[in-house]
Amino acid sequence: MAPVCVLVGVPGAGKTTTGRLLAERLGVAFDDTDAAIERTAGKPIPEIFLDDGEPHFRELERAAVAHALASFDGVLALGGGAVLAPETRALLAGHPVVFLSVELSDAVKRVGLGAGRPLLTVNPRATLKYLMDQRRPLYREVATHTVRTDGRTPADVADEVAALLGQLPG
Ligand SMILES: Nc1ncnc2c1ncn2[C@@H]1O[C@H](COP(=O)(O)OP(=O)(O)OP(=O)(O)O)[C@@H](O)[C@H]1O
Ligand SMILES: O=C(O)C1=C[C@@H](O)[C@@H](O)[C@H](O)C1
Ligand SMILES: [Mg+2]
Repeated sequence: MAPVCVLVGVPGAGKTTTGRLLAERLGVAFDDTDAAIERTAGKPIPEIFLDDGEPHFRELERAAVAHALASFDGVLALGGGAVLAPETRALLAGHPVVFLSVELSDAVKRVGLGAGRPLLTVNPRATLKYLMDQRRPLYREVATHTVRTDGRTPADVADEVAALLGQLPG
C-alpha cells in the first residue's frame, strides 16, 4: 500500500486545501501528517511545540511520515518541514511527490498572521522567506512534479495535479 500522491511545500502552499480537493476528485481518502501527529499526541501542534519542543515534534513527524508512506493509500499532505529529515527524503524516493510552489507574496497572504502555525507567530513574512530559501532545494529534490499555485484557485491546482498523476506510469 502506498499513497497515490504526496504533496509537499511551504506553509500556505495549499497542501491541505488542494489535497482534500484532489482526494475528492480521485475518489480516495485524504490525510495530512500534521493531523496524524495530532491524533497520536492527543493535542494540537502548537501545544506539542510549546510543551515538548520542535525536536520532539520532528521525531513524531518522521514516524508519522514513515507510517503513512507504508500504510496509507490516498492523497497524503506532508507537514511543511517534513522534508528537512534526510530519512524522510530517502523514504519519498519512488513515490509520486508533487511540490506545490508558491511565491512569498501569495504565501504571506494565505497564512495571514500565522495562527496555528507555531513557526510563523513572529514576523510571518521574514520567517516564510527563510523557510522557502532553506527548503526549496529539498522540495525539488523529492518532487517528481512541481505545480505553481500563485494566482490560482485550489480547484485549478487540484485539476492540474490530477492530470499529472494520470501521466504517471503504473
Ligand atoms: N491556490 C490557492 N489560492 C488561494 N488561497 C489558497 C490556495 N491554496 C490554499 N489557500 C488558502 O491558504 C491558506 C493555507 O492553505 P493550506 O492550509 O492548505 O496550506 P498548507 O500548505 O497545508 O499549510 P501548512 O504547511 O501550514 O499545513 C488557507 O486559508 C487556504 O484556504
Ligand atoms: O513548516 C513547518 O516547519 C511546519 C509546518 C506545518 O505543516 C506543521 O508541520 C508545523 O507547524 C511545522
Ligand atoms: Mg496543511
